[in-house]
Amino acid sequence: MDATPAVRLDGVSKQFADSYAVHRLDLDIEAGHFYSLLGPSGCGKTTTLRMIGGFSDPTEGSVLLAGEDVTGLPPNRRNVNTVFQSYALFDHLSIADNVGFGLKRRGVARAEIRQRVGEMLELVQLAGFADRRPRTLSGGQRQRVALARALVNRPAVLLLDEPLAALDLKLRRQMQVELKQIQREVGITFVFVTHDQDEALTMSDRIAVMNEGRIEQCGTPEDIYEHPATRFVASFMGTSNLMTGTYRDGEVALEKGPALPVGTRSDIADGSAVSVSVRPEKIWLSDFEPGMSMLSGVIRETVYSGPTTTYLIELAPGLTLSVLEQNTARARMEDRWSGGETVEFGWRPEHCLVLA
Ligand SMILES: Nc1ncnc2c1ncn2[C@@H]1O[C@H](COP(=O)(O)OP(=O)(O)OP(=O)(O)O)[C@@H](O)[C@H]1O
Repeated sequence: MDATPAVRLDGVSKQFADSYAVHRLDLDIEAGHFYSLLGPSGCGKTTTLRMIGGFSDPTEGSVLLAGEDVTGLPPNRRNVNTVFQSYALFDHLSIADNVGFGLKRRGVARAEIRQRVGEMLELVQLAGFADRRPRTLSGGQRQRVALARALVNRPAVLLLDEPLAALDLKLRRQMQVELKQIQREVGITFVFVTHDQDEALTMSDRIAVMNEGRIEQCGTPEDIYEHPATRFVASFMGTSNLMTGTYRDGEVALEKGPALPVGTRSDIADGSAVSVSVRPEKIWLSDFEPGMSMLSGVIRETVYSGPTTTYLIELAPGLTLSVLEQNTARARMEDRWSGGETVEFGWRPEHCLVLA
């Protein structure tokens, strides 16, 4: 396999006046990957994408595409295409002409344009829409036209800036799956900007979680979710029951509650202030196993949401944990707690993460 990354950012910064939108970013994106830049509003995702695309120049560092330094080159001299959130289709042109627009401008022969546009419309499942106008299409269909228009140029890298943000939730979920399938089919490297952690987890081969212009953690969706490296990543990726305390001899004495066994950690000095996190779905309410960390608390809230029920359990005054249970056992449905009961719960020690 080709080891040269499709995209490399080498110490890239972008400074506006006296603040950094992006700060000394080092990043390698492997060819053929679906790579997501994930983070809250203002963390520098779009700025990073714009620097890869050539719409903005870094104030420091370099951008490499397939090993070639392209820092300072304009967008049209880079083998990348961008799909923006606003699809920016031409309403006076047919769908086929919208998709073929770039090829026509580059002087590609008519027969070839027709063939490549046809293939692309097939790929995005819009084969019957070639002669329609953009305004007669739904949001999801227009999104696919924008995708076809970008892919028809066969870029090495496709940049996507929150392309699904304008769609309603159901269509968005459907397009997430479709977009991932299309990416696999064409094998082009996708760099995808989103602030939606579920979206990033669902679609990506790799995720970079950004915060205040820096990367907090890069990894597979599973790495990021199961082994968050920082408190920020743990709290940004779903519900994480963050607690704070002091580490000593394989235990964390919680500020507001009991001591939790976390295993001996050679990398953390005794007496260090740490955060611990246990995901809601990793907490058991029945069928306990030997070796589990067992605690008890009071049910304060029961939230039924179809397939699952979330219990808010008060472990100590001011310390409430969220516990997610599948609604499988009929017995449990019948005697689901309603509030006020004292219950036992537990987790496997390895699911209690310590974040220094
Ligand atoms: N042209 C500009 N001039 C000054 N500051 C800017 C400019 N563009 C972006 N910024 C600032 O840089 C920071 C990062 O912006 P960026 O658009 O990259 O964030 P983002 O993560 O994409 O956010 P969002 O999800 O809201 O689009 C923000 O604080 C923003 O205000």
